[in-house]
Amino acid sequence: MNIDIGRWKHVFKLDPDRDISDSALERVCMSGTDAVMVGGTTGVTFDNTVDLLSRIRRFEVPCVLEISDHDAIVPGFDMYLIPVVLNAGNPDFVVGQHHRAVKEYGPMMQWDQIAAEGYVILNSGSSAARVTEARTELQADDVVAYARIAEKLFRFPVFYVEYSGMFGDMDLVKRAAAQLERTRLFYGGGIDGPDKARLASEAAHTIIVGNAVYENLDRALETVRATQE
Ligand SMILES: CC(C)=CCC/C(C)=C/CC/C(C)=C/CC/C(C)=C/CC/C(C)=C/CC/C(C)=C/CC/C(C)=C/COP(=O)(O)OP(=O)(O)O
Ligand SMILES: O=P(O)(O)OC[C@@H](O)CO
Ligand SMILES: [Mg+2]
Repeated sequence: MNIDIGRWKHVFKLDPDRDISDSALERVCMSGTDAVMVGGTTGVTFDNTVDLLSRIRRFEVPCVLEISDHDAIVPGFDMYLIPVVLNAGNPDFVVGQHHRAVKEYGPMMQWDQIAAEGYVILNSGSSAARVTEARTELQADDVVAYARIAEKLFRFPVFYVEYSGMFGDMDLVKRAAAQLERTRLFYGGGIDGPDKARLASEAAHTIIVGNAVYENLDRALETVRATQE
């Protein structure tokens, strides 16, 4: 399947470590979202990732893996997104884990199916911040500088402003997006219904909805239409 992340406005992120019923999964996959991203910070394994992929494959929606664990790199996704945590305190999450993975998988990697995401993690209470030891005390101009690094220095296709678990500062997101010419700004965190989806869509190129799927599916599904208005 040909994946064009440049056209994505809305993405659902599903966590292999969380339960979702067949009927809920069907509603997510048939919602009109641009893609389903599989990923999570903790408890992601090869087995639970294969299991979720095979269930999503009953539908036509594009399905991409956001790799967060070396042992959970599963073949068969349409594309692979690789987080590079620009504000990680632990350099393992900037390039260390990536080095190990490319050393192992390098000969069989299809690079046109792989895209790097320059991440900035801003919710200090999130698992992602804890695991990566992220430096979350950032001002808007720090994030703007990271956006420039992501696009101009590293030429990453995606700059991901991650507030996982809380709704972030949309002025900061707008300022970061305004720096970008080709790189897409993904925003994720605390989008629990259509109002926040609209606000986030005005600031970011692409919005990611995660926890709401598990907390209030009806409202989560309403975020799809909100981005298309
Ligand atoms: C044969 C075959 C399958 C070939 C494939 C080849 C291929 C694609 C190889 C990959 C090569 C490569 C470079 C891999 C990278 C390896 C790796 C493990 C990198 C580290 C990734 C990383 C920085 C992880 C840190 C955590 C993080 C940023 C995760 C991103 C997702 C995220 C923030 C989810 C939010 O999680 P959630 O659970 O919602 O969090 P909360 O609990 O806080 O809500
Ligand atoms: O779970 P939420 O808070 O919606 O965040 C979405 C996503 O950015 C998590 O990586
Ligand atoms: Mg989550």
